[in-house]
Amino acid sequence: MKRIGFIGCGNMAQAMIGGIVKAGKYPGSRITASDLNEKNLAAVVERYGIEAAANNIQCAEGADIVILAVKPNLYERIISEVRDAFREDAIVVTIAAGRSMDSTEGAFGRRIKVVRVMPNTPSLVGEGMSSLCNNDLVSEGELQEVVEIFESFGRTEVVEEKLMDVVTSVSGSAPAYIYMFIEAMADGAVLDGMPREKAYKMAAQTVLGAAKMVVETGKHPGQLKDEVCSPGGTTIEAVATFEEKGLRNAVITAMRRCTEKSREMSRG
Ligand SMILES: NC(=O)C1=CN([C@@H]2O[C@H](COP(=O)(O)OP(=O)(O)OC[C@H]3O[C@@H](n4cnc5c(N)ncnc54)[C@H](OP(=O)(O)O)[C@@H]3O)[C@@H](O)[C@H]2O)C=CC1
Ligand SMILES: O=C(O)[C@@H]1CCC=N1
Repeated sequence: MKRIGFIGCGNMAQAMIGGIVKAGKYPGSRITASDLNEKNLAAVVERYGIEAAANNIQCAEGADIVILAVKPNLYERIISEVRDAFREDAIVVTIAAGRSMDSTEGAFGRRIKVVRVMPNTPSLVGEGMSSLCNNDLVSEGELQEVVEIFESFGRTEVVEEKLMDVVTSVSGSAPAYIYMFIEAMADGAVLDGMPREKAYKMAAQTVLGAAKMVVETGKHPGQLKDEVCSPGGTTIEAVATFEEKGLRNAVITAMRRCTEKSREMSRG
């Protein structure tokens, strides 16, 4: 069984480690992580039974698949620190927004197997959405191995690299928009007298159920919406108000900004 190394053990790495271990795909003993924040790392080791590396170099040396889970602006520094520790046939997996595979190879200063992935934090509860692309050194079998890691805690898509900026907008960053929507729904319910905890539960379960309807029935979201809107009823009042307030336009405009930001980050 391969060893997976995480360099950086913050929000996204913890969501992935939690997802992998809970799925039973890899035991904690096959996962190593390094992080500057020792307290943080010790808590993850304690929670998931993974191994702590003394530093980033040790983490890279022992791993077959090394996931770089630090902020994009640290990539150059971390890669120059660990590049000589990488095993010849190791695969580097990048999850940073706006970080092209070419720029990763450039930082290594040599050809290296790269898989670029954009995951999201619902990985922690087994409902992640991760999109992947790979460079020409990665074989079909190696890509499949990486896909299987990400599939153990959610759904995956293999996409062309040029789609990675919009992937960031539609799934990487998107949980934040949904949390805002849930929070806003709960605020609306609290305004009309609902206790807040109940409001969060009702709003979140409704988002979960509606998403499951789209995924499992295969029906168009517009049709599912129509099935809720009784003629002259309550729902169409809310739908008409959302249109009046420009919900659809706000979502599209915000997502274009997000995609553009990812493109800007790619340009450096
Ligand atoms: N959060 C998300 O929803 C998603 C994030 N991503 C990508 O994941 C990457 C990580 O993001 P995220 O998890 O949110 O960030 P975090 O800041 O939560 O995690 C990064 C971790 O790396 C640590 N770190 C900083 N410097 C070093 C170093 N020199 N060596 C080792 N560890 C170090 C940080 O410690 P300290 O806190 O002490 O600085 C922190 O624990 C980013 O590239 C981001 O684009 C991708 C998809 C979704
Ligand atoms: O906000 C960010 O830049 C990262 C990338 C996708 C989600 N979080």
